[in-house]
Amino acid sequence: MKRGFLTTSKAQAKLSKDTNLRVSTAAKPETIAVKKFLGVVENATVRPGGYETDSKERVMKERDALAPMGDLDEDAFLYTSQPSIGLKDTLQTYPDGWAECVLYPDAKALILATPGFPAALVRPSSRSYRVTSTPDKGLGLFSTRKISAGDLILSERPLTISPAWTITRMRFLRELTEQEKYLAVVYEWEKTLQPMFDRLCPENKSAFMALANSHQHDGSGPIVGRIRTNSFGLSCFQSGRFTAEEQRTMRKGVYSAVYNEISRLNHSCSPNVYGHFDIATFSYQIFAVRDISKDEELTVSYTGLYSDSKARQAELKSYGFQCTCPACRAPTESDMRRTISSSLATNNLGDGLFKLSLLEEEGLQSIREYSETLEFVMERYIGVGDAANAIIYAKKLVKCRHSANDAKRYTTAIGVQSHSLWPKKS
Ligand SMILES: C[S@@+](CC[C@H](N)C(=O)[O-])C[C@H]1O[C@@H](n2cnc3c(N)ncnc32)[C@H](O)[C@@H]1O
Repeated sequence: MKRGFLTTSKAQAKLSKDTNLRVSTAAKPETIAVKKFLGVVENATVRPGGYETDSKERVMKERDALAPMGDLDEDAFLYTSQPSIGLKDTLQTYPDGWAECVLYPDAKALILATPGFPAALVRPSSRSYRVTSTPDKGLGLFSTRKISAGDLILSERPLTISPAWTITRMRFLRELTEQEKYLAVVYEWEKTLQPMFDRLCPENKSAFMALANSHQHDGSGPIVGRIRTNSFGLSCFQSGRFTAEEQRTMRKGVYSAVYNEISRLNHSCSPNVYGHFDIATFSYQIFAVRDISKDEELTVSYTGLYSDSKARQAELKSYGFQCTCPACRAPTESDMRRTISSSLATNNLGDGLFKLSLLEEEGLQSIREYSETLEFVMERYIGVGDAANAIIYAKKLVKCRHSANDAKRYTTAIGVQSHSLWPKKS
């Protein structure tokens, strides 16, 4: 769309909400690493002292929502609706929904450049879950019928997407303690996210505020508290702006997405579903990682799964619960299996089969090592000319989280024999 188009009165009537982008720019940031604070804070709504922010906000007028972001300061952040909607759109006229986002220009440019974006939501052929109360975990998602490994269970656009790292630039006026810095950061974080919340439509505002909040007494405001409790990390908007080290230590380039239904998924250390964000449909898609029976709870993991039970419980502290899943109830045996499978070098078929048995016993089909090991085992069977067993593992691989689409080729005898490792006839 040409820039000039937007200045006509007819075009103004068609402008999307993005034409009133709020852009905040400031002098170079001081990067602040803040440790998680889990104590109790009184009066969290009062602005803490000892710092000032450099932010000066301005409203960008007549910006085409679909225009390239290249001319914007890379440190400006944008309040934007994605996919872009018309001023008169509602959830009734646009039932796939949209996310209210705080994005940096590189992430928005990457989204707009994704082939197919914004494609319609891909929905499963029938609904297979319900959101219902549990005796001890609040709400949760439960299957309403048998679900097979690899099945799509639900796909949903986020309510909100915002940076998972501190974006407010601050200058400290005196030496602050870690806790004082933390309080300053969460206070400013809430202020930055308020305009994003204000842009939500009434239904999504209510849905957002109805979500659980395990950060009510640690200084987090109501928006930040809900994001910290309910968000799923998105690493797929990486444009190369941040280094791997910055991503890992400061979570730079990582975003947090909050959902109406997906955020009701409770935690297990042996999760039976996994999520994948598809930029083209702008939705999180939830798949089964193993067969799930009727009335089973659908769970994801909020922690790293190769760490031991004690470390996982420490990670879960900020969510305000102690995990009582089977792995945490019998930590000695479970920790041992996880340690062995994470450190086991797979040099031969026997190692691969042993690793798979450990991962399956621990219910770790959602992790990358599981599909990597399936592929390893499939290839070893192909290498010794055992088509029947190779096909068994290729079929498991196809249903798997990280499987390359390639695996489908090896689910038939002809496919297996076309593999480069298949023994050549002499
Ligand atoms: C993302 S929400 C999950 C949905 C939540 N149960 C609800 O009612 O909206 C995270 C919160 O759910 C609860 N939760 C999640 N997994 C749990 C578990 N395994 N055991 C106990 N509580 C859990 C904790 O209160 C946690 O802070």
